[in-house]
Amino acid sequence: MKIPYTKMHGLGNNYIYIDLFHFDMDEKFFPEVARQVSNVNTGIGSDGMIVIHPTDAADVGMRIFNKDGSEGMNCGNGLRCVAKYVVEKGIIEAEHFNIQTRANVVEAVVQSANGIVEEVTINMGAPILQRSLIPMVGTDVENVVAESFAVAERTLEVTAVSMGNPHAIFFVDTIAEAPLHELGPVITDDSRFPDQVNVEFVEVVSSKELNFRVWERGSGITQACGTGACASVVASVLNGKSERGNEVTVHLSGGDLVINWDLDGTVWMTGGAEIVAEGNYFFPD
Ligand SMILES: N[C@H](CCC[C@H](N)C(=O)O)C(=O)O
Repeated sequence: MKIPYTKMHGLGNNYIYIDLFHFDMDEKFFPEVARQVSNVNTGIGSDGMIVIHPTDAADVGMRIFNKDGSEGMNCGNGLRCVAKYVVEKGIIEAEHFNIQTRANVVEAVVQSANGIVEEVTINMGAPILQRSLIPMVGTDVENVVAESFAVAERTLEVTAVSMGNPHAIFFVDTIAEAPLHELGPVITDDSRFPDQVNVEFVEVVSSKELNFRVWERGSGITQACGTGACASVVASVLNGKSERGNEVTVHLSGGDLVINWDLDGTVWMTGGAEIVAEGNYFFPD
């Protein structure tokens, strides 16, 4: 099967995008195609695959598959790339529209110049803080804020936030010393997270500036994680390190995102999105 694709990235978090407005593919192939195209040696090379599709629930729909073929619920960097793609390809002829993910329907606003989308703002909706909805097992305390978390002979403090997908955030003094390689793969599969978890280490530079590294569920270390950046700002507010209603700049490996958990409860994310390449993937039938 010859599959037309577009490779795009948001701050280096790159996916292979399949446009079902212009191509038909049975969804039963999605996990295996995601695994194959993500492979840098035998495929194209990416953090996973994102399917852009028509939907009655919104102006456009998006499904995200991680490198291992697992399907995610949401993807912040993917949402910005989808917004750029549908505007530049003329699928959407507006600068303000909505996108359906498995988690929710979000609003997208694009900033364009000469027909090129240069920046995208997404209203990611409200964070989910209830332990049972993260989901995370543990005490009967409803929210998980600075909770003692024993792992690999260490005792850390975890704050758990869902942006439709689960995030475990650990604050560190210096991001360069974050035990990402050692603890990322351990915590992501920890049994206290029944659906696994995205793992973020965050250094608070100031109340309006965070340094951030991530081990993503299903993909490992990536250059950026949009939902993770949103979850980290929420965690920073919950821990009294940032303030609701203020824009917080999150420095990820691949660049910066501006996040605001505003006073009406929703989380806004603003950042870039880039188209890298277009081509055809030859999926062995
Ligand atoms: N690995 C994530 C999905 C991708 C999220 C990330 N790339 C983003 O930009 O939000 C999960 O399984 O929940």
